[in-house]
Amino acid sequence: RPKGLPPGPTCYPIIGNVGLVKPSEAVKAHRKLRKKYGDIYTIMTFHKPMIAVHGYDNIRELLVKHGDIFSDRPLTIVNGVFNKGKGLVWSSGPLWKEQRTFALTTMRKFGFGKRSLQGQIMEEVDCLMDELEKYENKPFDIQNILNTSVSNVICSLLFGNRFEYDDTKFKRLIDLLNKLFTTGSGSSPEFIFPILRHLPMSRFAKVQKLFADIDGFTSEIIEEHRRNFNANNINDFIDGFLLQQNETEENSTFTDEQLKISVREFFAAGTETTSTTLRWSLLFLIHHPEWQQKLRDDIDAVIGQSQPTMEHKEQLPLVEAFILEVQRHANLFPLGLPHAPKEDFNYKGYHLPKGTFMFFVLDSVMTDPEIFPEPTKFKPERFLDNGGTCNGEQKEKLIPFSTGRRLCLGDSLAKMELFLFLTRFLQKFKIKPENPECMPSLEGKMGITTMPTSFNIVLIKR
Ligand code: HEM
Repeated sequence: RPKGLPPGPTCYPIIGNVGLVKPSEAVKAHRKLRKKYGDIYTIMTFHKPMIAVHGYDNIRELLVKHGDIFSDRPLTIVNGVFNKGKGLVWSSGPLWKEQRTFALTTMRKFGFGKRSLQGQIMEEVDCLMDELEKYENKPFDIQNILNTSVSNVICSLLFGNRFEYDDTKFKRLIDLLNKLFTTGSGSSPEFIFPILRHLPMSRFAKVQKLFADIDGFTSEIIEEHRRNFNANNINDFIDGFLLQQNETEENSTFTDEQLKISVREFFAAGTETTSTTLRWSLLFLIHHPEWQQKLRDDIDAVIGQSQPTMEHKEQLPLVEAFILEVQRHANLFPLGLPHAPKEDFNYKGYHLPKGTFMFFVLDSVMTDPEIFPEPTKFKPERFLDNGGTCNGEQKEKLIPFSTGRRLCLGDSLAKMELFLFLTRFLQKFKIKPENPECMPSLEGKMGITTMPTSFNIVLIKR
């Protein structure tokens, strides 16, 4: 291990610590490593150091206070080989800055972060409720239906239209996204050593194929937008990008490749994440019928059967507390997405070299007993103060969307979706397990995100 780096386990010759952290058990492994080496340690993947940072204060200090240094991504197979430095989620430097600002401004024009988006979301939520009525009183797995519904919200913003639940092409796309999230992993060696993707057991050759298939679908839509482009009628993200492309010089960052990758990334980032959090919500509702009843009573008293809006969120602190606790438990991105310092940096006596692969371990915050006493227990009430409102330190320190300059770009959309979907769902249905004697597991499976194991539910219309 090069001198000056944070401590870490003894390295084997050549391979370093490869094999020490199994991707499927990365969270447990990092908890163990923290116990032994402290909040900041190094593990070596061959000759490359990977530095893990635990704890709310360290994460805030580096990602927020020194956000100008820690907002790049390290070199991985995704940005180095597949995206060639373009896109939004995996890009760095001036390209990332320009594209993030553009994406935020453009998405805001179409309602992102504004109350006006809720009408669009509610339309989708009501389509979902109609669809769910078909499954009343019989056990079924809601995963694909939820994915389709959540994905339709992002489709409206990106493409200006939604898809029917039985649209065969769209169903295949949703399936591809699902495969992407279960196949990919941010902590496997081939992720940072692209050459390893040629090994027979590498999953990243599969990921490359999945990217190509998703791009095949979105390219058709982009081409259609190009054919019908009208600068006076800008309806969605793709139109906005094409307009910008027409108005900027040829060698700008607004290239065809950039558009294709950004659309794919938005689409992937905006679908599985929210949909998986909703599935976790349903799982906790069947595990905690007492909370199901409390939430429903609250919703009945405050809005009855009228349409939920974001204005109701403050009046429904139990719903908000429930969602926050679900997000804490779901621990969707336990290791966050990797960052890299854009220049050498010294922190707490350690040398953090430019470009190093760094994990900011969000799991260490979600499960911190100092912030969330009895962290393994499901206790939405921890987010409520004595007056029954949902504010306070716990809410502020819950960072499922990360923090700093690379804070999730879709956090406001996701929060809106979670509140509106869940509130409407509780107004319309009671939810039960398929078999109360054999409850589905609350143990998550690690892919790109932490997903619940497949489970069936039974819905009873109210
Ligand atoms: C519950 C739902 C969601 C969770 C928990 C979540 C979480 C995250 C996290 C942890 C990151 C990494 C931040 C970092 O690098 O430090 C991220 C990035 C990102 N998310 Fe989300 N996300 C969610 C929903 C969404 C939605 C709905 C969208 C789309 C509209 C979205 C778009 C993005 C994008 C574009 C980035 C990359 C930002 C950048 O690198 O500058 N996310 N998200």
